[in-house]
Amino acid sequence: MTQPPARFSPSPPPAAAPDPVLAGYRKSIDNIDAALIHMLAERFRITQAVGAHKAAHNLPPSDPGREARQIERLRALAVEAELDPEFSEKFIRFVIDEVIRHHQRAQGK
Ligand SMILES: C=C(O[C@@H]1C=C(C(=O)O)C=C[C@H]1O)C(=O)O
Repeated sequence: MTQPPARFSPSPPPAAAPDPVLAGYRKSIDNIDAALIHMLAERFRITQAVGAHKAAHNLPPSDPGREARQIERLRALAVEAELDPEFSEKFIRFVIDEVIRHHQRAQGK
């Protein structure tokens, strides 16, 4: 027999019992995430100035040599810090690619 369509969404799962250890970890994660956002905002603020400078002086939006040196440096730092260097490369590549898009846009490309 087919069921009639449900009229109400299923009730949410019951609230978990308070876990102060997990809450403490999450407080720290929230602080770190906030710091990451602030650091990224500062990075994009300065790369925006770089983009304006490049546009004003007709410089290319990307600099593959500089990128390769940054990636190598950050991979080495990641190993030292016990962070996966592949992850560190993917992360900085993602950020740099976004910056390059901004620089291209600043030059109407
Ligand atoms: C910021 C620059 O422009 C681009 C973006 C980079 C970055 O986000 O680190 C690095 C090199 C360039 O491809 C730059 O040339 O320094």
